[in-house]
Amino acid sequence: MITPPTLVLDLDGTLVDTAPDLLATLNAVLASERLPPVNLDQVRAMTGAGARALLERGMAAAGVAAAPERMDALFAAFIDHYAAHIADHSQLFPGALESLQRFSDAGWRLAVCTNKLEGLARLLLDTLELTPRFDAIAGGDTFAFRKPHPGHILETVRLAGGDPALAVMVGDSAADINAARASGVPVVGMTFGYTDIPVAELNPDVVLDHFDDLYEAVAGLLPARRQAAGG
Ligand SMILES: O=C(O)COP(=O)(O)O
Ligand SMILES: [Mg+2]
Repeated sequence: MITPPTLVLDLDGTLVDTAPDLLATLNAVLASERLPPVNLDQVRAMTGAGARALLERGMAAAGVAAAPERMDALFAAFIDHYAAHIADHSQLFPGALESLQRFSDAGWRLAVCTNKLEGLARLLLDTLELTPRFDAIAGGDTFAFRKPHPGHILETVRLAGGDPALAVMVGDSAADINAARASGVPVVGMTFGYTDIPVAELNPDVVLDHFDDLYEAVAGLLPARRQAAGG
């Protein structure tokens, strides 16, 4: 039996527009420290390296670097608040659901590779009723390494029962593009996501503005292999 191809998707800023809920949580924690709020654009530029990095960046924006013990307590408060508001406003980006269905119908395996904690990623995908669509969901704490480490993508593909030689990554930020490059997996950069550097400047194989164009773009990235896989 021939291994089917695997589509690996980043979560925050690629599959789901989570910035509004991340913003509300970050501002709640900042307010508890009597620190000024940040705005949505700032959160969009600060997201991609995990919740702890987001919290540190939010505090740095207010000119504060908390002691490690204090950070542990604030991080715990962040996680509690965020888990309680995981999908108050978060929703799939336009066309994402139809695109996932198209890949599934064509026999692709689907996987999520996110720097979000796996528990939060699962809670979000469960709440949006998306979990059954994925063969694997790997978070920033699932393995001993995470994006931009190439192993995060490679092990996610294996967890999904796929073959890294027959995989394509879809992401929005430097961690995604760099992890894909280092793993030898072709990568699509989505322009609507969260990054402080425009995704086109990170040189993904393809840059897309919309999920509607993803299937054709990805098919073009695996021509010879796709035939070998029977797709
Ligand atoms: O939560 C984050 O900062 C990162 O999440 P992502 O890897 O899904 O973009
Ligand atoms: Mg992202």
